[in-house]
Amino acid sequence: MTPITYELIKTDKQTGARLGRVHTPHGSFDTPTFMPVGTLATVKTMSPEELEQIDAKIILSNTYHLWLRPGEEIIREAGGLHSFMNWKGAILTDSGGFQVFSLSDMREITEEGVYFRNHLNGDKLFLSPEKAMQIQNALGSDIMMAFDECPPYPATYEYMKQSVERTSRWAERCLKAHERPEEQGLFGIVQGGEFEDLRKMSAQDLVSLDFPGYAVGGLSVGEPKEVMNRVLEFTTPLLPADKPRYLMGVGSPDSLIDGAIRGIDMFDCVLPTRIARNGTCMTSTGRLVVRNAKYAKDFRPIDEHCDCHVCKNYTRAYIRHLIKCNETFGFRLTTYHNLYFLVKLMKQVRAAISEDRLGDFREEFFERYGFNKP
Ligand SMILES: CNc1nc2c(CCc3ccc(C(F)(F)F)cc3)c3[nH]c(N)nc(=O)c3cc2[nH]1
Ligand SMILES: [Zn+2]
Repeated sequence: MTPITYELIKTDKQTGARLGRVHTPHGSFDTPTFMPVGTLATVKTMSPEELEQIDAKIILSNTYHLWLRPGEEIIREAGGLHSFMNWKGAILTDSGGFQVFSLSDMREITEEGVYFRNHLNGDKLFLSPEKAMQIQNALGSDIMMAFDECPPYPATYEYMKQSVERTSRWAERCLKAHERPEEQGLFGIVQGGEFEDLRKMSAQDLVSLDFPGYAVGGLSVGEPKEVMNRVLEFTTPLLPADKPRYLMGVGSPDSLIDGAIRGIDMFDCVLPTRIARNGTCMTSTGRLVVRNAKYAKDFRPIDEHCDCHVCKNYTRAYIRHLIKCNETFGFRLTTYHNLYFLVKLMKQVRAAISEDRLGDFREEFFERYGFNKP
């Protein structure tokens, strides 16, 4: 029935990492993978052709943002998000709940849904499981996310318990409102904060609803990395081994590796595109802030170990000059390189899993990149 299927190819003998493949109506992708963020129907400064060049197979977009601008009816009339933005690969859309909490100041949560103000013009708005499904249906994404509440960190046990129970009821309402289950997959989102019994309750509720895939939500909201890792250690085993697992909002290179080790298959991160726009690049020996004066006459590539188009044709001095002059081409160069860096990192992670050495790879990468020891 669902168009989203997962193939578990093998598990790393050194860690809990999995090598897999996800099949969607717009192509398949190997996992673990990271998904570039394309909030407003574009991965900022990148063309679809460039995303194909760097081997990106799936991108993210957002119910909340596209509902506000340009409105889901325009995208529906365009034939869906794929034709609107001329992207031939897969698209995953978030359900908007998280964005309401992180963007809108005035909001009220009820059993029905969430009342809030449009962060652009202050209008009163209402988003519910049914509305979120209607918007994602218009967008035509390959993978939709259930409408959930991502509680703030920290939250009391009582608040978290109420929230998890409501998120489970909302997940059921999403399934009922799902108009084209044979064309679009719908993932449930596990909540429960740092409380093991609530994570178990949330996972059991959602697994009993038999979604084609699951996300671990409620993380990367300010909790220490150790808390995230502990939550993953007792949450991913509760999820079916034959379905994809998406850790929402993660993240930095070290978190991608640590999430993969704990059984996560899919990640989203705003990092590569966001830091690129302030002239920060990811390199194999850590971050490089190319706008620093010390690179004014540095005619080496961003990363001497990188074989991307940018590192083969442009220098730090030139990119620094463009960024200092706020030239768009400068942001395109740093973004292209950062995305290429993360796509390559995930290829290295998959290669390490296939050779049962992801634990060793983590050591080498952390040492070279400069992450502190666990
Ligand atoms: C940054 N930390 C974080 N991000 C989180 C997100 C957003 C993920 C997302 C989706 C789409 C985009 C888009 F820009 F590409 F559109 C950007 C980011 C969550 N989303 C939901 N639904 N539940 C969660 O519990 C949750 C927890 C999250 N922690
Ligand atoms: Zn490069």
